[in-house]
Amino acid sequence: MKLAVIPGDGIGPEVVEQALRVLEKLHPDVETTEFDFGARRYHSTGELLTDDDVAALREHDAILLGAIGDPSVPSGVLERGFLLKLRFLLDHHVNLRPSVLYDGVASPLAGEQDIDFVVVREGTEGPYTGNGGAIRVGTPHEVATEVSVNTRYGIERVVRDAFARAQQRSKKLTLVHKTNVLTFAGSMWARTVDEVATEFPEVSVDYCHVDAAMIYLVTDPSRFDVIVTDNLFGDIVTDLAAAVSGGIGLAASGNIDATGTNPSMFEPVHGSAPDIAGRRLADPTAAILSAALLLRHLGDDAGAARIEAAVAADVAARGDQRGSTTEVGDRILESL
Ligand SMILES: NC(=O)C1=CN([C@@H]2O[C@H](COP(=O)(O)OP(=O)(O)OC[C@H]3O[C@@H](n4cnc5c(N)ncnc54)[C@H](O)[C@@H]3O)[C@@H](O)[C@H]2O)C=CC1
Ligand SMILES: CC(C)CC(=O)C(=O)O
Ligand SMILES: [Mg+2]
Repeated sequence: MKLAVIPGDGIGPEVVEQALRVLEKLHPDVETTEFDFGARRYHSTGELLTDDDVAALREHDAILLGAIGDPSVPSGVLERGFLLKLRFLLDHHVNLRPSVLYDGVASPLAGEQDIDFVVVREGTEGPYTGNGGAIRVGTPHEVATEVSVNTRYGIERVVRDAFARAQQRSKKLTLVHKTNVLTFAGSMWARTVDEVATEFPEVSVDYCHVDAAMIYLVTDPSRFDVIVTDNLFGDIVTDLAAAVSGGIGLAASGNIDATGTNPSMFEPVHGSAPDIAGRRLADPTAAILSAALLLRHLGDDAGAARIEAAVAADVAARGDQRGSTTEVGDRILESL
C-alpha cells in the first residue's frame, strides 16, 4: 500500500501520528510519503498546492490527512487554496461521514440513544466552489455573492452512491435540503432522488428540510440511516452529528472518488483545533477511525473491523478519563 500522509496544521500531526501507528501495525509493509502542506509551507514558500504536488499525490493508493487551517493565515487561504482545491482536483464527490454512538459512550442527548447513520455529503459542488465575488469591498455598499453550483451530473452520482449504501444498510434514505427556499437547486436534488429511487425499490425515501433535520438529530437521531445532502449542509450536519454521537474527537470521514480514478482521502471531521494544539489533548480516535475507513475503501474489511473493535473497546472503557493523545493511541494499539 502506498500511502500519502498529510499531517497538516494544529492537532493534525498529533492525531495522524497515532493513526499511522495503527495502520503500520496492521500493514507493516505500508510505504508512506509525507507531504508538508499547510501553514508552515505556505509561510516559507508561498505555495499551497502545485500541479507537481497533485501529480505526486496521485501516485498513491490513498491519502491520510490530519487537518488544515491555522490562525496565522487569513481564513480561507488554506481551506480554499489547499483543502477544497485538493478535494475538487481529485474529484472527491462522496464525502462519507458515519455517526455511531458506541456502547458506553455518553451522548449529550437525554435518555438511551441508538445512533448509527451515515451522512453522504456531496464533496465537489454547492456553495464551496468559489463561484462568487465581492464589489465595493470595504464600503458601506459592499456586495458579496457565493453562488451554489449544483449539476445534474454531480447530484446524480452522489445520490446513487447514497442509495447503494442505504440498500446495504437499513434501506432508508433521507434527503436533507431546503427545497422550500432554495427552489432551483432543491428541485433538482428532489427530482434526482425520485428518479434514482426507481433503481432501488427496496429503499424507502424520506425528506427533511435542513432546519427540521437539526431538530430530529437532537430529538430522534435513530430515525436516520443514510442522509444525502449537499456540500454546505453536509458540513454543518456532520458537526452536530458528531456532537450527539460522543463528540467531534470520534468522528471520521472519507473523501472518496467512487470511480477509483484518483486516490481517496481520509481525515477526521474536525479541523486543526488551534485552541488545543501542541498540548497532546486532542483525541486521535477520529483519525484512527478514518484509517479504518481507508482500509475498508482499499478492500481490507478485516483490518477496518479490527480497528473499529479496538476503538469500541477503548471508548467503552475510557469513560471520561480519555488521557493524552498518545495514551489513547497506546491503548488502541495494545488492544489491536
Ligand atoms: N478538514 C479540515 O482540515 C478542517 C479544517 N478546519 C479548519 O480548522 C481550523 C479550526 O476550526 P474550528 O472551527 O475551530 O473547528 P475544529 O474542528 O478544529 O475545532 C472545534 C472544537 O472542537 C475541538 N476539537 C476538534 N478536534 C478535536 C479532537 N480531536 N479532540 C478534542 N477536541 C477537538 C476543538 O478544540 C474546538 O473546541 C480552522 O482553520 C478551520 O478552517 C475546520 C474543519 C475541517
Ligand atoms: C474547512 C472546510 C474546507 C472543511 C470542513 O469544515 C469540513 O470538510 O468539514
Ligand atoms: Mg466541517
